Amino acid sequence: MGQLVDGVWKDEWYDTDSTGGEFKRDTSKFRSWVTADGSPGPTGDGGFAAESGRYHLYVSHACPWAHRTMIFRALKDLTDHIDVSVVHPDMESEGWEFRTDFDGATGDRQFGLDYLREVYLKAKPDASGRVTVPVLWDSRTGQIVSNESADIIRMFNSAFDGLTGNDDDYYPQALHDRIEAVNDRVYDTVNNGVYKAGFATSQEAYDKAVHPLFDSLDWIEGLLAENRYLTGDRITEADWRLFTTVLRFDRVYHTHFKCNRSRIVDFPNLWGWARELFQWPGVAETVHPDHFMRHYYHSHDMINPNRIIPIGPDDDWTAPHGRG
Ligand SMILES: N[C@@H](CCC(=O)N[C@@H](CS)C(=O)NCC(=O)O)C(=O)O
Repeated sequence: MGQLVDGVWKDEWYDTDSTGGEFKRDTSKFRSWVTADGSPGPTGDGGFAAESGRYHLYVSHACPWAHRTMIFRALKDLTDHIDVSVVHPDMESEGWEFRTDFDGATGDRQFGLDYLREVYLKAKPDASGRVTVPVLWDSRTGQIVSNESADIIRMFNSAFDGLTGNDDDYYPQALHDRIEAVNDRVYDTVNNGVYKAGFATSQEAYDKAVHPLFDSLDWIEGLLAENRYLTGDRITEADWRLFTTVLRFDRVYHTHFKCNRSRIVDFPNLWGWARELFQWPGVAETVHPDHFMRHYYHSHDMINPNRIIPIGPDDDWTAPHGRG
């Protein structure tokens, strides 16, 4: 675990000393957008037109943020248009690596590099900050378009529709306000909330994260008692953004990050909703528990010094979801 400082790799754990034990997530540094015609998106530079074979996605199958982009790639029929490299699940002193001695770790299929940080340095030799997945790389200009999953799934939602003919819309205009409101709460207290609880190095910081996390899961359970999906009767990006955290919850966050007031299987509506999303066409193929079990329990030796990977639980994600 480390980060780049002016282009130089520094092996260091997250700094929680200066924040009273709280984990503060770094902001993503590359924020341009692929658009249908190459016009600029909401942030960053223009010039990134949607074209088949031009963009390459770097992911970890362990990472919930990268997983969102793999789900949108599948939902939007982009698998033939955007190629993928998958890092090794172990993230140690060198950061994400392209070793291939783990089933499903592909190596760097573009350049044959050893470390993900080298991709960042190719784009920006003096880059500073954390070297995170996902990364959307433009092979035409040799730049990173974006390393922000929330933006990448919105690009995938619409920019390539002319190429694929798939105009399924997970961010419909009429629901923008509702989706943003759900996303804001879910991001802060659930997606990032599990990390804030797990990486806390003081009791106060843990308490400050873990209670809002379970308050939000109770709130979501109520929403899903009334509605099939988070924002009503159609599935949207708000559901997919929550799903990748829920998928990892009972096997990882409950134990490893001490988020153990309840499990997902204790919430009947949330657990049914989660199974429905898992069973959505194309989604199960993006789910790799071997990568996420290995990644968290092995890489975070501050939390789990003996790197023992626990046995379960082995819940049945293929059971009928009953959400019809
Ligand atoms: N805001 C980013 C966060 C991505 C992120 O934090 N990814 C984690 C893996 S789950 C990572 O690569 N961490 C490496 C590090 O922090 O050094 C996004 O949503 O794309």
